[in-house]
This record gives sequence, structure tokens and C-alpha cells, in this order.
Amino acid sequence: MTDHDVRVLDESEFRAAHTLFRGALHHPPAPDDTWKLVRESYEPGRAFGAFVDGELVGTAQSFPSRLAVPGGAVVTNAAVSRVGVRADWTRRGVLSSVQRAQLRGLRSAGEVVATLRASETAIYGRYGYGVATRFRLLRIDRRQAAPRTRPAGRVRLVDGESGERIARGLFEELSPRRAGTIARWPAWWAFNVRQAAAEDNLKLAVRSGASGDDGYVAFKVTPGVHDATDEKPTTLSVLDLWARDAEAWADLWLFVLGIDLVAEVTAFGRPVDEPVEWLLGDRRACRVADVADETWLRLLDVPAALAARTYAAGEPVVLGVRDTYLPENAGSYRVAADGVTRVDDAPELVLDVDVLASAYLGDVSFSTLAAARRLDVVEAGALARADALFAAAEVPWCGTYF
Ligand SMILES: CC(=O)SCCNC(=O)CCNC(=O)[C@H](O)C(C)(C)COP(=O)(O)OP(=O)(O)OC[C@H]1O[C@@H](n2cnc3c(N)ncnc32)[C@H](O)[C@@H]1OP(=O)(O)O
Repeated sequence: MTDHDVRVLDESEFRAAHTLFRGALHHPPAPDDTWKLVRESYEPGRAFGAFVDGELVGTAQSFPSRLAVPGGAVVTNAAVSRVGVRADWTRRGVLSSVQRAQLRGLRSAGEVVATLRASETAIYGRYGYGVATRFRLLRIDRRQAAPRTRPAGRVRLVDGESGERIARGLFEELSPRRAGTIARWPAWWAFNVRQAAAEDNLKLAVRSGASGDDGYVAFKVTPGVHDATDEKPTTLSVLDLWARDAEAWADLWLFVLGIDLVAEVTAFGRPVDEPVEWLLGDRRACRVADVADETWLRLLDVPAALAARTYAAGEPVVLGVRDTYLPENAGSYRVAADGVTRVDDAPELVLDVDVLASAYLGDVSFSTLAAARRLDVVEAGALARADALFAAAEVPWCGTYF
């Protein structure tokens, strides 16, 4: 398939790109008042468009962000979003052309990684994106839950404006402690918190302990329907919850589980290792409704990404990386406890860059990937060495939907 004409969009084209993207997701164009807010999230130089005979047929853009990696460092991260191809131009290589331009553009701009949320799992692997974190969707029968403990600190409801300020401060302090988290851009807060608080009944509650504010929860209650023809329970959705320590974390959960008239508490996008069940008197009140792929990670600059994270103790391993879209990443890397070097040595494990991305944050081991035939094992002993080096102290998790 030949390349389409792909270029960076200028400001006058942002709205058409947004309309195209919404159309690809079967939504109507954003109304004028919403567009004012959305417009702020299009930054110059970050939106791409594909054209055929001068007509826009495909688009993708990214938000400026950072990704926390194992060991505590953060790297530049392009949070890729708003990918769409007009329905009458799909399966003609338009997205592939856009991806080629976007990956090259992001790498040239010095971005170390890109991350995205995939609408469908078949799309992004070919461009070098691998699933690097997962999340859980919880459904808790609140009346059955019977929490085992009582709050230790104070949780207070705050209004949208001061709540957003406190939440932003806590999020920026706390989130980078966990590998897989990303920095949020101003428009994320404007859209997901400020607008949601003003127009969509989003509530914020802040927890404070001995040393001041140490966690917050953003949630929304949808009142139930109780009449002769319809019956829907009142549900509370936990949308965002961050805490400095286990005590603050438990208090925030106890707070939402204690809100009157709510029949069901749901939480979308929570970490797979979050011990909510253990807070409850009846652990069966908490159902894991789903465990799904969260972060799709693209290592744009493999040497920089490998150098940014730390490794656990263990013997070195030589990885052979393949990368079709950014061939400068291809080659052998010797990964050791004290760092990574590019080498000419024969690789012991050979893998595509999307598979390396899946192992990068430590969510899945090389042994698991090998068992699923996602990598070639040249030297059998290398698997255990790679597993030991890349092992993560904590399950990676992002926690930011975009
Ligand atoms: C980060 C985000 O924004 S996620 C949102 C993504 N957008 C959407 O889901 C909106 C609806 N879908 C679309 O707009 C389009 O179908 C896209 C963007 C997903 C794909 O665009 P296309 O221009 O059709 O992709 P393109 O033709 O370049 O496809 C390249 C390859 O991927 C395959 N492919 C692309 N999309 C899909 C899909 N949804 N399911 C299965 N295979 C797919 C194609 O078959 C092709 O395979 P081939 O090389 O073996 O022939």
C-alpha cells in the first residue's frame, strides 16, 4: 500500500481532525461549548492528518506526558490518542501511514516512549506497541461488604475548584512512585475533573491524617430508579483514587463504602494488586468484573528506555530487538544489574519491540512470553536471567484513562 500524504496539522485543522476522530467512534461532532475545552488539548505540532486529494481521511495526536519506570525515573511519554480513519477509507493503509509519520516524528522530537489505550487489541501491535500494564474493574455489593475496620483519619468532601487543586497536587506527588503511571496534562484535569464536577455530578473527597492531606477520591453517584416498571440500583463509581500510604488508602475506600443509599460501588481501572477484598467482612461482596489491558507501550528510543529503568540483581542477558518501524532500535543489548550496553554479541533472546515493551515495566515475565511463543529463545538459561533482572517490586499500573 502506498503512503498517503501525512503531515502535521495546523491549528485551523484541529476541529476537522477532532470531528473525524469522533465520527470514527460513531459520535457526532463536539458542540461549540465542548470544543472550546477540547481545543486547549490540541497542542501545536502534535496532531497528524492523512490526506487524499487534499481531503482529511485519517488522524492521530498525542498529549505531552511522562512515564514512571521501575527504579523511580521518569521518561518523556507521548500519550497517543484520537486515532481515527474515516469509514470510507479504512483498510487501505491510512493508519499505517499516520503511524509511520507519528512514530518517526515523536522519536525525532526526543520522546522516549509513547503510550495509548487501544479501542481494539488487533490494531497497535504491528506498530510496536505492547500491553505493559493491566487493570481491574471491581463491582462491590455495598450492603454485603461489611468493612472490617473503621476510618483512622478524616475524609472531607471538597468543592470542585479546591478539590481539583488538592487532587492535582497529591496526584503529582504520589503517582510517580509507581512504575507505569503517567503525568497528566492540563486538559486532562479540565475535562475529567473540572468539567465533570461542574456538569456531571463528580464529587471529590480528601483524606487527611497526622501530616495533612494524604489522599483523595473522585467519584460519581448515579441515583437508582425504583418504580413499578423499572428497578435500577443506586451506584457509586470510583473514578480516581490516590493515597500516600496504606492508612489513607483504606480510609478512602471505607469512606465510599460508607455512603448512604448506595447499593453498588464500582471501580474501573484499578490496580490488579489492590487489596480491596481484604478490607471487607465478606470478600465475596467484591467481584472482579474484568481484568483488561490498560497501557499499550511503545519504546520509541530503546537504548534510552532501557537505560532509564533499574534492574534487579542477577546475571546479564543479551536481548536481540527487532523493530520494523524504527529500525535504529534494532540490535543487541546487554542488560545487567548495573546498566545496559549496546553490543555486537549474538543475542540470547530475540524479540520484537512490542514484546520488549510488554516486559519493560515488569508486568509479564520473559518466561511467560516465551511460553506463549512471543519470543525466540536462543540460549535456554537466558530466560531465568532476564526474568530476574526485569522483575518489578510492585505491579506496574497507570491509573489515568485518556
Ligand atoms: C489510541 C486511540 O485513539 S484508539 C481509537 C482507534 N480508533 C478507532 O477504533 C476508530 C474506528 N477505527 C478506525 O478509525 C480505523 O479502523 C483504524 C484507525 C483502527 C485503522 O485504520 P486503517 O486505516 O483501516 O488501518 P490500516 O489500513 O493502516 O491497517 C493496517 C493493518 O491493520 C489491520 N487493522 C487495522 N485496524 C484493524 C481492526 N480494527 N481490526 C483488525 N485489524 C485491523 C488492517 O487489516 C491492516 O492489516 P494488514 O496490513 O495485514 O492488511
